Amino acid sequence: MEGPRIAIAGLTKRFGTVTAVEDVSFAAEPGRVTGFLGPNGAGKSTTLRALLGLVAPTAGSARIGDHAYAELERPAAVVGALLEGAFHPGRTARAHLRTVAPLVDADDARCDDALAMVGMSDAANRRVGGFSMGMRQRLGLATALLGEPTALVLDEPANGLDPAGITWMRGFVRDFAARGGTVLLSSHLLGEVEQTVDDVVVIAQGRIRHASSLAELRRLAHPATTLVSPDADRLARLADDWPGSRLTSPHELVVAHADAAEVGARAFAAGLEVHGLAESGETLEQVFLRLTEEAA
Ligand SMILES: Nc1ncnc2c1ncn2[C@@H]1O[C@H](COP(=O)(O)OP(=O)(O)OP(=O)(O)O)[C@@H](O)[C@H]1O
Repeated sequence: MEGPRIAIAGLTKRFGTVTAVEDVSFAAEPGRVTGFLGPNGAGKSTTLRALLGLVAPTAGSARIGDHAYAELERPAAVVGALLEGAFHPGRTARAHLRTVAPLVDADDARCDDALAMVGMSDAANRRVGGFSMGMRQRLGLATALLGEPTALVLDEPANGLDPAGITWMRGFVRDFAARGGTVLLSSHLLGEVEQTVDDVVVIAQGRIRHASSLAELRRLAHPATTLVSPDADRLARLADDWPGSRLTSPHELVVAHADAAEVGARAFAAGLEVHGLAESGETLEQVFLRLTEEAA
C-alpha cells in the first residue's frame, strides 16, 4: 500500500469572531504516524474537519495526495476518518457497517472483514447501545476501514480506551503505517501517543508551535547527559574526541544534545567503566507543555 501525503497549507478558519486556526501548515507523510497534538480548544478538530471537507476554510488549503477531499473520486478508498461519532444505539455492529457500506462501495463480506480487523467479530450481532467507549472506538475504526483506505485520519483515537485498548490501537496504527499507509491522529496528551507516533505537530491557540520527528523533540527535551566514571584517563580521552562534551570534574563528563542511550553506547565502545548516567533538562511532557504555553 502506498498512502497519500497529507498537506495542510496556510489554513485559517474563523467562526464569526472566533479564529479557530490561523495560518496552519504541516504535512503527514506516507509510511509514518503523525501525531497532531495540542490542548483542548487548540484547533485540532477544526483542522481535521477542514481536511475531510466538513469545514470550509476561510483561507488556505488541505490536500490528500494531489486533491482536496471534495475532489476525490472515491474518498473512502483514499482516507478513512474516525471523528467523534454517533451510532444508532439500537443497531448491531454489523448492521451499522452494512448501513454505511453502500455509501463506500463495500459489500457484506467487507463489513465482516472490517469487524475482524478491529477484533470485533464476536460482537458483530451485539447492539451498539450496550458498547463500552473502547468498543465504540473500534467500531468507528471499522467504519473508517470499510472503503479500504490508504490513509487514516483519527481524532483522539485513544479517548476512552483503557490501557489494553490503547496498546491495541497503537499496534493497529503502527502496522497500518508499516504497510505504507499514512496516519494522522490527534491527541491532547503527548504521553498517550508517545510510543505510537513518528512525527509530532504541536498546535496551541490555533497556531502551529512545533513540527518535527519525535526523535528531534526528544533531543529538545534532554539537552544534556552527565556521565560519571572512576576512570579519569579514559574519560578525558572521550572528552577530547567528543565535541559538545566537557569535563566538569575528573570523573564527570557532561555531553550536550545527547541522551543516555547515545552516551552509554559511546562509553561502552570506549571501554569505560560507568558509575552514573543521568539525563538532565525537561521531560518530554514538560517540553510539550512549554511549547503549548508559550505566547504565540
Ligand atoms: N462550529 C464552531 N463554531 C464556533 N466556534 C467553534 C466551532 N468549532 C470550533 N470552534 C472553536 O474553535 C476553537 C478550536 O476548536 P477545536 O474543536 O478545533 O479544538 P480542538 O483542539 O479539537 O479541541 P478539543 O480537544 O477540545 O476538541 C475553539 O475555541 C472552539 O470553541
